[in-house]
Amino acid sequence: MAGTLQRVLMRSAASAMPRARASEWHYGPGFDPQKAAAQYEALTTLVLASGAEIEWLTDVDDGLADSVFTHDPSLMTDHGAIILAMGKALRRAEPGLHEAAYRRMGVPILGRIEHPGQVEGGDCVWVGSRTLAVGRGVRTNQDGIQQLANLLTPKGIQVYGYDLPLWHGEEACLHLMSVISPLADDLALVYAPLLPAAFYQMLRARGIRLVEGDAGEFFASNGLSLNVLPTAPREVIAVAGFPKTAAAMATAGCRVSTFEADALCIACEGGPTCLTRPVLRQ
Ligand SMILES: NC(=O)NCCC[C@H](N)C(=O)O
Repeated sequence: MAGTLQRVLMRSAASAMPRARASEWHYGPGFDPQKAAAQYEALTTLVLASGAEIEWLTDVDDGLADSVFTHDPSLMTDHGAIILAMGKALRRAEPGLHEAAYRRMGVPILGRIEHPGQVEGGDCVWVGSRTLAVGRGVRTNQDGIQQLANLLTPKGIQVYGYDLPLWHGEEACLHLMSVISPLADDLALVYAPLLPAAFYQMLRARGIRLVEGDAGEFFASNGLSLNVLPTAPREVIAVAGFPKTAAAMATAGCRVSTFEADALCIACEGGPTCLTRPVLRQ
């Protein structure tokens, strides 16, 4: 999840968010569609500067504000894409947008998660190429995890489910990726107190070094201080304003680029990882 980013699926905030009402989408008072669109442009500039090629989801005015968070409606594997099924009702149309994009791009579809299964991409963390850790919480259920296992076990991939806490409740967004961001094959940024204990132990047993995100910044940012996108091993994009977390990553050898994202990320519960669906990494 931290190899050099080559191709990534994104959806512009300017097309997805202009009519969104914060109360409907569970966005905070800091949400401002114009400001979010400008902040999204800054993220786009950083992604392009990394050398990655952006594939854009459709730009029609469909009112699907959360579709900017392209990490969640599909999962990429070495065997093709898996079209997921959203736990948040307002997001149920999004996997169809991803499937259409993959067909256009010529990316094979390995399978689909079907009702009553639910899986969101933010709950899926690859630990090496043969292990997928999946958070079981308000967005991803056991039926969905079983369907993922049915698709991936025949490919020699083990799927492990881990319970997540309820934390801020059923309406809020807490994914497994809310408490871990891979920074390199052997390095990850974590907020350990909210990591499932067995997952923490698996990471340690596999020799993955854990950088602790600052607790005060984690709470002040609604968890977004920890949501960091690697564009290559130890090259990361993070939300601006969290110097202790950035310093901890720098001490671990990371080069950190930041962009202002109060209206786009902190208000809308999704950071640079959530705003990108990597299609190809090397
Ligand atoms: N992977 C992620 O953590 N995605 C964040 C999604 C935020 C969006 N507002 C949601 O509630 O689904």
